[in-house]
Amino acid sequence: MLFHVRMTVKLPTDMPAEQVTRLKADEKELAQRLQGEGTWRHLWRIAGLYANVSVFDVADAQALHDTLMQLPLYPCMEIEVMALCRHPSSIHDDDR
Ligand SMILES: O=C(O)CC1=CCC(=O)O1
Repeated sequence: MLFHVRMTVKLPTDMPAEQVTRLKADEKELAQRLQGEGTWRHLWRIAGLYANVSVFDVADAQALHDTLMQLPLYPCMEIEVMALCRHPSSIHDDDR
């Protein structure tokens, strides 16, 4: 099941620089592992914002929730989710 997820990162301004660096490195490591596994299908920066648009491929809403809750930056994110389903005019067989 595919989900469109928009994540906006809002780091506290008083967070120590070393903690920010660590969180971003941990986030990158997990994001790249999930991309390699096919769970995090797309990851795009929204130009001009500390935010991304992503597509996740997971079993169901519970699996998406569990995945998002694992993200190191989760406590510093605003997250919006849209469930996706196949468009009848899509030519992509993996759009499901
Ligand atoms: O920078 C972001 O948009 C937050 C993020 C998601 C995956 C990652 O590595 O950073």
